[in-house]
Amino acid sequence: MERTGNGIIIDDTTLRDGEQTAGVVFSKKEKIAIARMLDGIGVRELECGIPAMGEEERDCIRALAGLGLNARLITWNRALIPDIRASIDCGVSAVDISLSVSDQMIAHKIRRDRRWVKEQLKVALGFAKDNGLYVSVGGEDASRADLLFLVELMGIIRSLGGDRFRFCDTLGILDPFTMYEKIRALRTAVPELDIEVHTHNDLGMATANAIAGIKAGARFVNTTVNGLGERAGNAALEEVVMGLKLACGIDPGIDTHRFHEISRFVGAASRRPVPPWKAVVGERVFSHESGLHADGVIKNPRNYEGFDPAEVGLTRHLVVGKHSGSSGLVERYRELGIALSKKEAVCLMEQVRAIAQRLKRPLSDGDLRRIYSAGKCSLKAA
Ligand SMILES: CC(=O)SCCNC(=O)CCNC(=O)[C@H](O)C(C)(C)COP(=O)(O)OP(=O)(O)OC[C@H]1O[C@@H](n2cnc3c(N)ncnc32)[C@H](O)[C@@H]1OP(=O)(O)O
Ligand SMILES: O=C(O)CCC(=O)C(=O)O
Repeated sequence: MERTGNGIIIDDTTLRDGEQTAGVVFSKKEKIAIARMLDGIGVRELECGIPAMGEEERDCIRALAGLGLNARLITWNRALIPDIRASIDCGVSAVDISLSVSDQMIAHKIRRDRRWVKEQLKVALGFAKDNGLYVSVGGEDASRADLLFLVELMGIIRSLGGDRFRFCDTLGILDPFTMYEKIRALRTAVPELDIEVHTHNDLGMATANAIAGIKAGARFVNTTVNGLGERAGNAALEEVVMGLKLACGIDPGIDTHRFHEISRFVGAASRRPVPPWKAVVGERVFSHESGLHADGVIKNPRNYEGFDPAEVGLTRHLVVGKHSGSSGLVERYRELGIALSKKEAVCLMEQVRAIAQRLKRPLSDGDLRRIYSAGKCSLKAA
């Protein structure tokens, strides 16, 4: 697979972990549309489903495989030969083979031991490689696992021709500093094997942890649109991409202009509407009400916007409300075709605040026209 400028590859798992959000179901048509959109903006890999789930899921994955996307499709599998056979039957060329790797899950979830994990890894990975598949080995609960055991597993993966190791912070319990240290240690111990990071948002650190993993040397990173996913979700595609670009100066080669459109589509398809304040794609993250902020943005948007809203398909809104100042008010009236003087604006401010306070909302265009026409401000005619 061709590498982007910085060699970072986004593997988006909206169609797999995203759909695992409790209660979420995508139709086949929606999955196809989401896959096309993600492919269209340059996402290089899509984790697209779980063939072991049954014929309907397989039918959907076959349909995705038939689209001829540029993105590589990868499926999720337990470390079981029938799961991998089901993936082969769907026509994909890449699989994630998952094994629980923490002692907690080995003992209390799959109820085996480390020896079984190593043996099952050899069986499943051997089968997948014999069938010519590209393989990421998913270390479920890797963040709680013994690092030396992970190094041992990575050695086995490498020796059997596995293509990468997925380090999963399955419970979302890491902080970015620990994430960095763990990935760095694994990179140093097994530099020949690529690492993929899969982070959950239980403590609100999924995006930070994904970026920490990349900075520590992971080349693949999992995301989901809007941060959908198990429990509190996964690292959000839009946050990881913009974070990499703006905070780290790493361009993962994604066209961000359709982020808002894709976010809305996935919000509707998942029936999980996006909160207006959602980082990067929320409808209102470029709305300015506070007097000093509005004044700053009017003078130069760079004063209060880290990036141009158009970069993610959004637009800027000036809002007149309880915290407004006169500059914002003058500008809003200008947008309504009314030339308000600074003095008039200062005079109207008391009414603006009173209305916002009473109605617990910003003033609508109608409210603004009404108070202007009412002419209650003695300076209006001045
Ligand atoms: C962290 C993650 O998100 S991993 C992805 C998880 N995704 C999903 O579970 C969604 C789709 N899942 C499914 O449709 C079903 O759970 C299936 C088809 C995978 C399995 O269904 P079932 O056979 O009915 O089993 P069930 O759902 O109860 O799963 C539990 C079994 O899987 C085993 N198992 C769990 N993980 C693994 C693994 N990585 N490798 C091998 N076996 C595993 C458990 O040990 C347990 O087996 P046991 O009954 O012998 O103890
Ligand atoms: O690939 C795996 O092992 C599981 C990935 C996952 O969804 C998780 O650990 O949260």
